[in-house]
Amino acid sequence: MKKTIFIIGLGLIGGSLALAVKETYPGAVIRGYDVNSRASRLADSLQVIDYAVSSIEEGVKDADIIILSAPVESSLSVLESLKSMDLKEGAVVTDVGSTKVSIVQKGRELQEKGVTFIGGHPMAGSHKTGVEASRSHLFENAFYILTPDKDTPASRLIQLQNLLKGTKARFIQIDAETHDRYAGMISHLPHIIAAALVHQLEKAGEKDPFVHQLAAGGFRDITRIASASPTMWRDILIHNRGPLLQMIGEWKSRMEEIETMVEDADTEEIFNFFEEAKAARDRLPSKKKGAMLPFYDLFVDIPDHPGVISDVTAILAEYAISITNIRIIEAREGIMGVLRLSFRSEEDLATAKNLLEEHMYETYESP
Ligand SMILES: NC(=O)c1ccc[n+]([C@@H]2O[C@H](COP(=O)([O-])OP(=O)(O)OC[C@H]3O[C@@H](n4cnc5c(N)ncnc54)[C@H](O)[C@@H]3O)[C@@H](O)[C@H]2O)c1
Ligand SMILES: O=C(O)C(=O)C[C@]1(C(=O)O)C=C[C@@H](O)C=C1
Repeated sequence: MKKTIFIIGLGLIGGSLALAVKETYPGAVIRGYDVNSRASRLADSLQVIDYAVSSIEEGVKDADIIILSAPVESSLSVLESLKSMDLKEGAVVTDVGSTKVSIVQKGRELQEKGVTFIGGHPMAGSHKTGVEASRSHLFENAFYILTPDKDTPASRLIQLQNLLKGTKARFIQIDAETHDRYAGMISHLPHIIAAALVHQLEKAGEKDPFVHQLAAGGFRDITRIASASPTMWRDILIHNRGPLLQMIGEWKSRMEEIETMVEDADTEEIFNFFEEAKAARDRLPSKKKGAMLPFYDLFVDIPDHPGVISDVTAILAEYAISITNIRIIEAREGIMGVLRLSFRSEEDLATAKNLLEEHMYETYESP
C-alpha cells in the first residue's frame, strides 16, 4: 500500500498505531506531528514514524488518512483547525479519544469538505505516556470501537479497518452515546475511584507516614491506573460529564449500602456482598474475548531461594519468549512467593505456561 498517513499527537497511542500500520504496510508513508517538539524528534529518531512535519498544514497535504491521537480537548481544537485547511478529497479522518460524543459532533463538520470522519477508540492502553512507551502489539485482541454515522460510506470504513488491521484488534461499531456510557462504566469511573483511593492514602499518610510503606499488592494493583496522564483524564471527565455524574451518584448509594452493612455488623449481608461480587467477577469474559486487557499475565509460585528468578527467565529465554514485565508479589523470607510475568500475546502466555509446568513450576492465570 502506498498511502500517506498523518498522525497528530505522537504519544503512546499515536506511536503504537504508527508501529502497527508500518508492520502491515512497510510501503505506507507515515508522517507525524506533535505540539511538543521533543515528542516529534523522539518519534522520528526511534523510527516510529517516517518523518516529522513542523505544522499540521504541512502534514495534511495529500494525506489519505489522518489520525488524531492527542488528548480529547486538543483533538477537538485540531478538528476545528482542519476545517480551514486543504484536505485531500476523499481523505479519511479518525481519532482515538477515550470519549466520543463531542469528538464525533465536531468531526461531522468536516463532511462539507469532502472528507469522511470516523470516530475511533482502541480500548487498550497503559498508565504510561509518550512515544517511548508505544508498541505495535498494544491493541492485540482488544476491542477497537468505531462510531460511524448512518451516512458513513462503507468503503471508507473498510479502508480504515484495513489500514489498522496490524493492530490485531477486534473492530466493533457502536454509536457515540452508547460508547461514552460503556466507557464511563468500565474505564472512567474505575479511574476516578483509583485516583480517589490514592488521595485517601495520602491523607492517611499525613498522620501515619508509615502507611505508605505498607501499600503493597492489592493497593498497588487497584491503583496502577492512577499513574496515568492527568491531562488525558481531565479531558475525559470534562467530555463525559453526563454519564459520569449519574455513575458517581450510583457509586455514592453503593457506598452507603456498604456503610449500613458495616454499621449493623450484618455478617450475612457482608458475606453476600463479597460472594456475589466474586461470582460476577469470575464470570467476566476471559482475556480472549474481553476488552481492556492488553497485558497477558501469568502467576508462578516460586520458592524463596537464590537463583529461582533467573531459572524461570532462562527457561523462557531458551524458547525466545519475551517477558514485558516481571514482578514479585508477597515474597517473604522462607515462604513461597508469587512471580507475576506479563507477556505480549496470548500465544506467548500459553507457551510460557506449558514450559514452566514442564519444569515443575505451578502456574495460574489469575492471582
Ligand atoms: N493511554 C491510554 O490508555 C489510552 C487508550 C486509548 C485511547 N486513549 C486516548 O488516546 C489519546 C492519546 O493518549 P496517549 O495515551 O497517547 O497520550 P500521550 O500523552 O502519550 O500522547 C499524547 C500526545 O499528544 C500530543 N498533543 C497534545 N496536544 C496536541 C496538539 N494540539 N497537536 C499535536 N499533538 C498534541 C502531546 O504532546 C503528546 O505527545 C487520548 O485522547 C486518550 O484519551 C488513551
Ligand atoms: O490499562 C490501562 O492502563 C488503562 O487505563 C487503559 C484504558 C482502560 O482500560 O481504562 C484507559 C483509557 C482508554 O480509553 C482505554 C484503556
